[in-house]
Amino acid sequence: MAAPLITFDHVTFRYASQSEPTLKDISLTIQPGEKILIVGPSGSGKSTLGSLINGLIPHAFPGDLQGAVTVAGQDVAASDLFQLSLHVGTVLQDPDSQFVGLTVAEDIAFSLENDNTGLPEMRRRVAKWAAKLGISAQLSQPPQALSGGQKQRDAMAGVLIDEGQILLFDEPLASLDPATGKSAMALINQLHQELGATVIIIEHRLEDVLAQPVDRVLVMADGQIVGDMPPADLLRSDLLVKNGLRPPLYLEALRFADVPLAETDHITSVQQVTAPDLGARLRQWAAQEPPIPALTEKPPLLTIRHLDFGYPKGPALYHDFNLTIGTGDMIALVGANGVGKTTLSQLITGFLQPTAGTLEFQGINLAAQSIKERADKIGYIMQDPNQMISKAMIYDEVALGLRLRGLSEAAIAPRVDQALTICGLRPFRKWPISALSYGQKKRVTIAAILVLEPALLILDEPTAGQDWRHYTQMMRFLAGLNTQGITMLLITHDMHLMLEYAQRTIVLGPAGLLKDDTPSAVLSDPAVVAAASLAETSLYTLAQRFQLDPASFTAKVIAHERRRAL
Ligand SMILES: Nc1ncnc2c1ncn2[C@@H]1O[C@H](COP(=O)(O)OP(=O)(O)OP(=O)(O)O)[C@@H](O)[C@H]1O
Ligand SMILES: Nc1ncnc2c1ncn2[C@@H]1O[C@H](COP(=O)(O)OP(=O)(O)OP(=O)(O)O)[C@@H](O)[C@H]1O
Repeated sequence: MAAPLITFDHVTFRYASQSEPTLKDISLTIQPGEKILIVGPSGSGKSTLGSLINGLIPHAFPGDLQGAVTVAGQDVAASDLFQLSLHVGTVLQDPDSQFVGLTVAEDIAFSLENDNTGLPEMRRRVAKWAAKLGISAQLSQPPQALSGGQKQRDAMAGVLIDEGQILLFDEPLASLDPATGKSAMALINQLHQELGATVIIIEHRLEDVLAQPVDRVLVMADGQIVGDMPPADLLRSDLLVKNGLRPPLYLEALRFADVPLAETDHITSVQQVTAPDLGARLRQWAAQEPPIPALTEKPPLLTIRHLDFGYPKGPALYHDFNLTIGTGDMIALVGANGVGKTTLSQLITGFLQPTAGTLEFQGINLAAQSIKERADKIGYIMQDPNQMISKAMIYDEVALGLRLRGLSEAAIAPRVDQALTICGLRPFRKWPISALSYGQKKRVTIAAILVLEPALLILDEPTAGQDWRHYTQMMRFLAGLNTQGITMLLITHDMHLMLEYAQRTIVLGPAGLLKDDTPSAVLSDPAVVAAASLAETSLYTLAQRFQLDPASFTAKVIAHERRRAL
């Protein structure tokens, strides 16, 4: 056997600012050319493990490191970051922290400049990787003017251009639209095969990663590796559920239909999975499930009429756009990266002004209202938590809005406490925000808006980067607020979230509204799925394989899952 490429020998690591170690006695060997997926609940130490491979620990994040980590035969603690970066290319989950160039092209080329690559070669490679990632049109823009998904693609191109030996991806899918997420996974797989690169992917969206072959999955919990096995073994085990991780949806459907997973073959692939009488058992199950109620129209809360908007130097994003959001709606707003979802929410909150058209909220024309007046009724939670946080301590961040509104500390305390509890942050209430994981920070920003009790909540990717347990807690909480009358507009790339929690889906396309219907109807319309860069779910694929109606089968599985979870 070849010499291992990465080794962890009884590694324990404690961040300097923490009293307890984040990683505990990790021993691990990764061979050259392996493709590994790391899953685990939020805060279990996945990114910390990644930081030990690319040398950010101990070089950028100091702490107490015991045991030894080696990469390509070098001791990580004794090497410098530059040396390590030649071996390990890293795409972080927070692309904003990775931008160095003034334009997207410079940004992608950055590592080549360090290597003294000639200009024509540099241009050729930048063009190649920008095209592969679908950001050729953005090459001369500043990275800050990109949409969330475009930023992620920029960061990915900047790392892939090196064609390095080890590629480490920390939640690469978090802000990519479903179709791009699929092609990014296919691209990573291609790199793995063509370059013989060793690939390590940290990702909550297990099902999306497993759509391509993976050699091993590491399951982390509480700073330890609690599972290390091929994907098929993991899917047959109870390790996922035991650690609060979501099994693939098609396997949930099999479970509901009483198909024992031990009897399946090809369990990792929805296209190939088989079991005795699989089709008959699925059809029988679907037949006895209650039918799905149709969409009901609600009295208008927000009416958008004849909206026009485009950024100063860019093309028109909205032209004669019309939309009504009903009181009590729970809407998923979906569409390709860069189509204008975030822009629409900024037009609603008043951060941007339309060039023409009107927005009417509860019968009042919003044009006359300041951002602050709008903020009392319309809460907006951004995609990137780091852009929203302004305080050092969690409690202060969540209390901020109430303090600005002049409430007494005595009135503030119980409301902050409740918001923190709901968001699963109560144990951390005395912590500095800097010591939280990305997923935990995201929850802080949600808590900070929830304390204000708005009538309309716009959430840009509310669950990105969160594990299933926190995702479920958050979404149930949001669904609970919705049943109490708060209207929700969820901007999302997560087809499962949309199916499970939205009653209505608004699909944006380059020419405006593409479709406005129930989530399962949207996902059963192949033309819309293709035009909006959405993706079929595995339930759709399973239904088609066994001649079941995809829309109703999907809706039934999701409804069943929700009933079971309550
Ligand atoms: N820079 C840091 N300084 C201090 N503590 C940190 C730092 N980064 C992470 N931690 C601590 O380590 C724990 C694990 O964080 P890590 O980012 O490794 O988790 P994760 O499994 O990647 O989580 P997520 O899925 O939410 O991104 C966090 O709960 C936090 O307490
Ligand atoms: N400040 C800006 N200046 C110029 N162009 C911008 C600016 N902000 C966004 N854009 C462009 O407007 C388009 C729409 O961006 P927006 O962020 O609304 O897309 P999105 O649908 O939310 O995308 P994603 O799913 O990737 O988050 C993109 O092409 C983006 O590059």
